[in-house]
Amino acid sequence: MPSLEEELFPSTPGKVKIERARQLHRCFASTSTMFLWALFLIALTASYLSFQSFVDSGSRYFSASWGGIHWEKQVRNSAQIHRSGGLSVLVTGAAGFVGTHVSLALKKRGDGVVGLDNFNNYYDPSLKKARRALLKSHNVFIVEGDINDARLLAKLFDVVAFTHVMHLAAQAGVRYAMENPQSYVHSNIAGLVTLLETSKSADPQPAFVWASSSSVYGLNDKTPFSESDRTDQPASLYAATKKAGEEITHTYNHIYGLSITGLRFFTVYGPWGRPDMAYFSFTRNILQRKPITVYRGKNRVDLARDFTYIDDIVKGCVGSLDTAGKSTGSGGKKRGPAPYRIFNLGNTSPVTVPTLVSILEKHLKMKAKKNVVDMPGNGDVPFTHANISSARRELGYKPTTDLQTGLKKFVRWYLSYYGYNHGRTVN
Ligand SMILES: O=C(O)[C@H]1O[C@H](OP(=O)(O)OP(=O)(O)OC[C@H]2O[C@@H](n3ccc(=O)[nH]c3=O)[C@H](O)[C@@H]2O)[C@H](O)[C@@H](O)[C@@H]1O
Repeated sequence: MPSLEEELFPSTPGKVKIERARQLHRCFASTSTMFLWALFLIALTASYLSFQSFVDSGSRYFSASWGGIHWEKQVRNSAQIHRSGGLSVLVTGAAGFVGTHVSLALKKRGDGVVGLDNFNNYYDPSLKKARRALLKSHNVFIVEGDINDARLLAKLFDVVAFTHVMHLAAQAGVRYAMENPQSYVHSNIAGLVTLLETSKSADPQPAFVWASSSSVYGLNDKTPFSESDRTDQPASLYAATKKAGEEITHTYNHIYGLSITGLRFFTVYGPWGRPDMAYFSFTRNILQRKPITVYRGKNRVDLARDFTYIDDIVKGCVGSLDTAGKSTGSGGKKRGPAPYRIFNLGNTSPVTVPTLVSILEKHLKMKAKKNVVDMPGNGDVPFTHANISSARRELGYKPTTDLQTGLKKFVRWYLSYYGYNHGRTVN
């Protein structure tokens, strides 16, 4: 064995050469080993990350465990009809704002209702879980799953011969579409198609009623908005996906004989509402003494919405289910023409956003800290206003709650739900 001295200072030039070569070789060998290790680590990290994202997307979309005897029993019980001539309805988005209210209304009158919801975290899932608990106390079971899960949908139709689908699951929100465009494609396009595929293959085919949006009117400036007005100028990707939904459902009506009713909701508000919407977030911020941002249109014109109270919307949804003609197809084949309908469900009296704020201030007995800013180019439209004569004629739809009354009910619910009424009482 060479001594340490020999290793550091070899005694002959030949030895120097060999030793250099050895050192070079060692150095090269250790570099390539390091390189291989680095490669190995990179590959390991990459596969871990892609596995994580697979797990994440899987859990986001298909997290739920479903199936089994107990599960089927819960589905069947929930679907039981308790009145003669009652409906059996699959309500998608049942833990959502409109879905919860519609499910309750149907159940209360004796229809069979099975809910479906993926409990995603677009907004606080604990609110969705509280809605689920409310439905559970009325014997409505919500299946946890995604409308993109074709196997789950097929299983549900296997277990229950649904007469109707009330499709309310969606990626909602106009401005969020700039942050997460893919979620709109995933829910409002891909999910819709999956659900339509299942519905068209079901035997019997259900009648299909679903939530479109007032946002499909986009840049249309003819008021009030009628169903026959232009809807080819969407101002947001959200609106574009809802408009696409109207076209997609049309093809399923045309090719497979599915009975279709699309409902254009106009800024729905009320108890158990959506925290991402202005009336809700304004209430939260006013109570917490935080500023609110009020958008203003071109030339300092106030923005306005045809705010529609949830109970009125529920009546429109139930009326749509009751009047939906039958689907005509079977075995995936059309056997005759089926109805294709589209209705505005609005309130017919637009209110400006500053007026909305002052009503909230009155009910909360607190002043808002307002930041008024020009409307950013984020998909918003300056105003909405529904012509509801079609819905009135064909569904018996007649909104009865004005914004004052509706917001009072909302504020009362908000304070009781969140439990911090700051010592204030509501009129
Ligand atoms: O009816 C519809 O079609 C749509 O109604 C709402 O969309 P939007 O009318 O924009 O409702 P909000 O987000 O509550 O906004 C209401 C008004 O408040 C304004 N706003 C919103 C947020 C904010 O911080 N400040 C503010 O001034 C908006 O510009 C808008 O004029 C829903 O969020 C959509 O899911 C639904 O499809």
